[in-house]
Amino acid sequence: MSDDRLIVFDTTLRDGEQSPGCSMTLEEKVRIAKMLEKMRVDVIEAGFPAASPGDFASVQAVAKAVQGSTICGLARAMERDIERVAEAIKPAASGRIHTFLATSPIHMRDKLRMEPDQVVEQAVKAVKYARQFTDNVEFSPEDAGRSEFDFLCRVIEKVIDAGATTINIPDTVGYTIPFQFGDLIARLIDNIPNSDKAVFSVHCHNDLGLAVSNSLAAVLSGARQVECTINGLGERAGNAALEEVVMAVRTRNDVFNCDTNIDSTLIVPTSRLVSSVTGFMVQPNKAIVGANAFAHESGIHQDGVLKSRETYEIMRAQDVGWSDNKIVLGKHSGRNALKSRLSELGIDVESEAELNEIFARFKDLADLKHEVFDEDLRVIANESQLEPDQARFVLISSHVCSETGETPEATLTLSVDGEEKQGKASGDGIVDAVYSAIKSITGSSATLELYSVNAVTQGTDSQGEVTVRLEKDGRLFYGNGAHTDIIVASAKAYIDALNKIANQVEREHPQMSGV
Ligand SMILES: CC(=O)SCCNC(=O)CCNC(=O)[C@H](O)C(C)(C)COP(=O)(O)OP(=O)(O)OC[C@H]1O[C@@H](n2cnc3c(N)ncnc32)[C@H](O)[C@@H]1OP(=O)(O)O
Ligand SMILES: CC(C)C(=O)C(=O)O
Ligand SMILES: [Mg+2]
Repeated sequence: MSDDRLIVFDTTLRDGEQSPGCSMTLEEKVRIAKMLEKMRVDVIEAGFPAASPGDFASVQAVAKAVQGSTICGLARAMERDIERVAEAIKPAASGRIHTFLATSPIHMRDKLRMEPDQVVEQAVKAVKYARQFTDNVEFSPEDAGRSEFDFLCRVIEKVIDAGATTINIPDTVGYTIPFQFGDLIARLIDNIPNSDKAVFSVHCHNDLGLAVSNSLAAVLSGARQVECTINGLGERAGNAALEEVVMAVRTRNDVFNCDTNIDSTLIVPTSRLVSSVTGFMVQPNKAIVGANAFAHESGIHQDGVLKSRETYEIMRAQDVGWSDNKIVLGKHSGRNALKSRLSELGIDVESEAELNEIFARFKDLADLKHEVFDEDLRVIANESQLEPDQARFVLISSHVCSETGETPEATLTLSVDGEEKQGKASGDGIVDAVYSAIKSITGSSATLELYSVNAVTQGTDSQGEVTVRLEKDGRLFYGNGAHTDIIVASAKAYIDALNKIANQVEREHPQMSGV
């Protein structure tokens, strides 16, 4: 393996599965493993075969199903566990036995209850035993991050002599700090006389949120395998996230001088698959795979990205498997982003004044809801084509009252030909009361033939779009209104239809004014 190749060892199916509540079935493990293979992960740690007959069967099934990656199983430093791994990985085109034994004072004394010399002896014995089954053996001195340096060097030198081909340095409890961990890896490689006979690997946990930083510091110090998981799953706070390590090394190739063989365009689909199988959803602001990782909401950023993507993006969304980056229209957005989206929607904005008018409506709506969707924009753009200054009736305010067992009441204030008028009415329901109040103010004799309401977008803050059909002297008039408050949307729709009646009446019978 050349020095500029970084081996990706994915342990989603082993350490990832150790996340409480994250157990996977055999079929699920095979599905994920096939995806990892497609993504060109070098080594897939498929499980801990000695843990249960089910986990044994899963590792074996992965070994049968996946021939393009090396399949690995984890074993304690004992013959029985090692035999189980050897048996489970037999069908693999390329298999690896990963055995481990803790080397930190606290783990040796309080957990293993072994003397350091016994630990060295058992580690060597385990590696030698594993080598009887395969020439691909990895050894991990568990809790290396809290182990004494000289003892760590001693164990590692011995297990390399015993035949370990990969030495994995785990920061099992996520205790180390990047500069320390990087320094540890550099010193191990420099001080262990036979270090050139093995690939140095790292396995970092995220207890202090440093798993990826520690892994990258180790890569800078010469580690050439990184153990990681999709979405950073793993014991407690998780492991280093594969997607972050891979993209950091690729994006900052100027710093790392090495790269992985990963097809990064499969990162997002793989992340989605792992989320759906485990039920562990990815937070929106998660690097690379979070829903907002390539989304821009603020006007200044949107303007920059629309002019030149690189102003605010250091990676291309497509390179990690998103279909594109995302301009999210919300209350921080500006005119340039709005205009660009309207044009994508085929909505022509003919003048600066029209854009300003749509923009003002857009900001009003954005203050009421988190995100303004394309459907919202269509409504806003349509509304702004009505010329409100020509409308006879304009809604100024509404007050409604609805209580269980009481008759609903509505009080509305409208501008009628520029003059403020108020009306109060009760009804069978709130909308009925609102419509009666409008009729009392406008004196309309039109009859309501149709009332329909649609949620324009998802969520409880979505706009309600109301359509009404009024009949007046045998003719039909439609009215639309949209608002996050469904009562306001209903009133606006009714008033819109009345304005259309008024326009019609004025055109055909200028001397009349009734609606
Ligand atoms: C840092 C890590 O991620 S380590 C991997 C963690 N993964 C797992 O634990 C996999 C799931 N585990 C299991 O199913 C079970 O723990 C088994 C089947 C492995 C073992 O179960 P049991 O035999 O009942 O042992 P139990 O889990 O209670 O205790 C662990 C024993 O292994 C010993 N042990 C721990 N690590 C090692 C090691 N690397 N090599 C040898 N022995 C070890 C412990 O000292 C303890 O020994 P003791 O029973 O003599 O006190
Ligand atoms: C088994 C080892 C590599 C491990 O998961 C850890 O130490 O965190
Ligand atoms: Mg671990």
